[in-house]
Amino acid sequence: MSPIFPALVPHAADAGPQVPVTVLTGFLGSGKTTLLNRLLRLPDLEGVAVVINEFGAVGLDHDLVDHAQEDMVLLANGCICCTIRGDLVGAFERLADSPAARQGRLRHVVLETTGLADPAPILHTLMGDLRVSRRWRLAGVACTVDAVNGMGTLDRQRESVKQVAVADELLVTKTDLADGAALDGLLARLRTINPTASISRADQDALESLRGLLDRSPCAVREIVDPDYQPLSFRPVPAPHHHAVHDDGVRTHSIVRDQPLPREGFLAWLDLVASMRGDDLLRVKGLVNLEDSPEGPTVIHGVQHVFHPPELLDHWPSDDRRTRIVFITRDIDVASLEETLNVLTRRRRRRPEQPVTVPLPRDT
Ligand SMILES: Nc1nc2c(ncn2[C@@H]2O[C@H](COP(=O)(O)OP(=O)(O)OP(=O)(O)O)[C@@H](O)[C@H]2O)c(=O)[nH]1
Repeated sequence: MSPIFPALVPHAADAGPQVPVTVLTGFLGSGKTTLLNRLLRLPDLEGVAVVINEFGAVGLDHDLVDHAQEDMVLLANGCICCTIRGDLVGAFERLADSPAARQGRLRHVVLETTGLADPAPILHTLMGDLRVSRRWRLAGVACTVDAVNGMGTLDRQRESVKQVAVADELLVTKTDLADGAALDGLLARLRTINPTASISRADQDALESLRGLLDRSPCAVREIVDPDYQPLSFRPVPAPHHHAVHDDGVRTHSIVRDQPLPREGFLAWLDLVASMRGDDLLRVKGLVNLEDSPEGPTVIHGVQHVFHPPELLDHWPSDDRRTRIVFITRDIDVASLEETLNVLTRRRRRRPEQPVTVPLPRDT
C-alpha cells in the first residue's frame, strides 16, 4: 500500500458505526441558516445534531437556529477552515460525549460552515483526521447559491467557486427575487462548474434535497451507483453557450475503462495524481472495477489530496461494470490523467518487477 496515501488504508475494525455528517456550505448570506431552520422544523428530525461554525468574536447563528441546545455545538471565534480547525475536531469530540451520542440516539449531523470557508480543509478533517473519521463519516455536501448575488459572488470570490465545485447538492436560494434570464445564466454556470451535482430551488425542492442528504450514507456517489438516480428539477439546463461565457478554470472529466484494472497500478496512479496535483483535484468520485475484486465496484471518493478509504460494495448496482471516475479539476490537463492511468495500469500488469516511468499530470 502506498505510504503517501494513508487514507487508502481501511480504518481499524474497532472504529464502530460512524455517524453521517452533511456539510452545508455556501457563500455569506446565501441562505444556509434559513434553509437549515426550515429543515429543522420538519417533524421527523429527531437525532439530528447541528454544528455551526461562525467567523467573528460573538456567534449569532446558534441563536438564529431553532434546535435543542443540547445538540448544538458552536465553533465561534474563527473559521474552521483555517484558524480553528482543531476546534472542529474538539466539537466532534464534545458531540461524541453528548447524551444523545452516548445513548446511540444521534443519527446524523449537519455542519454549517462559515460563508467564507474553503470547504476542502473541512472535508479533509472529516475524511482524514482519524480522531474524527473513526466516529463520523462525510455523507455529502450541500451548497446554497444566492440567485440574485450568486453570479457576482462567483466572479469575485474564488472560494465560492470551490464551494460549488465540491457540492453534491446545489440549493439555489432567493429565486423569488431573481429574474428568469439571470437565473438561467446562473444555472448554466453552476452546471458548467459542477455537472454532477443535482440542483434544486429553495422555494421548491431544496428542502427535499437536503433531507435526502440526511438519509444518504455512504457519501457521494449516488449518481454513479444508483441507475435510477435522477437529479432534481433543473436538468436539462440551457447550454452554457447561450449565455456569456464564464471560465472558472473548473473542468469535469470522466474516465471510463471497459476492462478491470490491476489494483496495484490503479492505486499507484491515484497516489501519483493526488500527490502531484491534489490541490487542483476539487472532487473525485468513482466506481472502479478492480481485477481482484470482481464481485462489486470499489468506490473511491476524494477531495483534493485526501481520499476516503476505498469501499468495496458487495454487488454491482447495475449491469454496467465498467470503471467510471468523475474528476472535477481546476487547471489540470485531463488528457494527462488518462495517459498516466494507461501507463501505470498497462506496465504494472505486464511486468510488475520493472520500474515504471510515467508522464506526470500536466498543467493546462
Ligand atoms: N427572499 C428570500 N430571502 C431569503 C431566502 N433565503 C434567505 N433569505 C434571506 O437572506 C438573508 C441571509 O440568509 P441567511 O440564511 O442568514 O444566510 P447565511 O448563508 O446563513 O448567511 P451567513 O451566516 O452570513 O453565511 C436573510 O435575510 C434571509 O431571510 C430566499 O429564498 N428568499
